[in-house]
Amino acid sequence: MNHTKRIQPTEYNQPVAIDDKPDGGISTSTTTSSQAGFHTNCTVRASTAAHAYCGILIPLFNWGEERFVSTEDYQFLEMDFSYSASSIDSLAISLINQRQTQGTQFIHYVYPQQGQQQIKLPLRQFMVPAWNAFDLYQANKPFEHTFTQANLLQVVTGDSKKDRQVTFDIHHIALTGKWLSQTQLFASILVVWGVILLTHLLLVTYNSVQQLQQQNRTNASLQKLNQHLKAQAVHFKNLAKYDELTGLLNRKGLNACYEQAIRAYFNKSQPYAMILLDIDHFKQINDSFGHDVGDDALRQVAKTVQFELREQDTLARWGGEELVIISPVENITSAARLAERIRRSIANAQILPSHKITASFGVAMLPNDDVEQWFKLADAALYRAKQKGRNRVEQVD
Ligand SMILES: Nc1nc2c(ncn2[C@@H]2O[C@H](COP(=O)(O)OP(=O)(O)OP(=O)(O)O)[C@@H](O)[C@H]2O)c(=O)[nH]1
Repeated sequence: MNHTKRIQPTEYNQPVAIDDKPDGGISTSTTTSSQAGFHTNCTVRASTAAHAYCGILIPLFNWGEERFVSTEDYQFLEMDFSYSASSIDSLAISLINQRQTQGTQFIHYVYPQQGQQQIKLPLRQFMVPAWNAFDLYQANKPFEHTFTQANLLQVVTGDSKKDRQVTFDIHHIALTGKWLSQTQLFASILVVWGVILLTHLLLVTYNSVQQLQQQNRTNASLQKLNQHLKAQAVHFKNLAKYDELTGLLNRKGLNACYEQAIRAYFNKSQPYAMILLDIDHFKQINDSFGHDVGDDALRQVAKTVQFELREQDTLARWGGEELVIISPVENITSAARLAERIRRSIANAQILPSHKITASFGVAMLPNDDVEQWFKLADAALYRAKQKGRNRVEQVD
């Protein structure tokens, strides 16, 4: 985007006519200004002065104001002026930094034609002329090599040695440029680009960290769920092996026990007994006292039996009111003795206050590796016990 500073005469920045009289010359200059611009009328006369000239000095800001144009803020000096001269001549257009450099002039020579014309001079092309540098050097005054800023504009006649009449009317003067210099533009683009890149990198990093954290959280919950499922699986597997009512092993839970018995029977010649136990007239208990009391009686019988067993004996609920004991024993006699002891315990236990509970028993030794046959033998003995009046132990001879 362009920006422009128009130089116009005001009450406070009236131009000044300049000529070579301070250098001993005899040239004269008059200048006037109005809204139409700056009018200068010069009579240049050769004299003993080294350089005969005259012209106009225009403040870029109000006189006395500490303000300067800079090559960073503006890029061009634009002028629209009418020129007439009695002899061909150049015009020296200078930008002067009155304060800092004590008179360093940055000059751009133009070669005008008669009549109205427009010029556009790049500020970077204004140079310190050799004579000005030499004058400043001799006067021991500092000067800038490169134009950076100025507060005065000077337009004077050029180097011609001929006497001449020169008039120029400057209708329009302006300093123009981009809001941003090229360097500033590049710097701004770089900064914006850097900020975008940094923001992008930060976003990418932030997203990656978020994703990683989310993934870790998901992994942790999956691991937890996995552990929970494994525990549940073990729990359900175990549940499948136990009877809910009594907490004893069920038929399925007995499988491992059979395997162990068969291995010990064949490997160590360890005899094993199966004792089948069936509560007598259990239906009557349910009918007389209700199913809940029946359940409770069943649990009490299980506890009574368990109490009589050793660590190596296994008690399971075979189904209904029937329990089974797998026990490593010396022989059928010791197995029958164990069954008898249990029978007596049940008969003597005060399971129900007004009803005596008894059970019948069938005992059989493991005949071979046929578990089904083992059970059939025990069941047949139990059947006999029931037949013979219940509350007794029968064994397979
Ligand atoms: N309360 C309760 N009763 C059960 C359960 N399982 C089986 N029973 C009952 O046990 C009774 C068994 O009856 P039966 O097979 O006729 O045998 P019983 O009455 O014990 O007679 P005998 O065995 O011939 O002495 C049935 O009434 C079943 O409902 C249980 O888990 N809880």
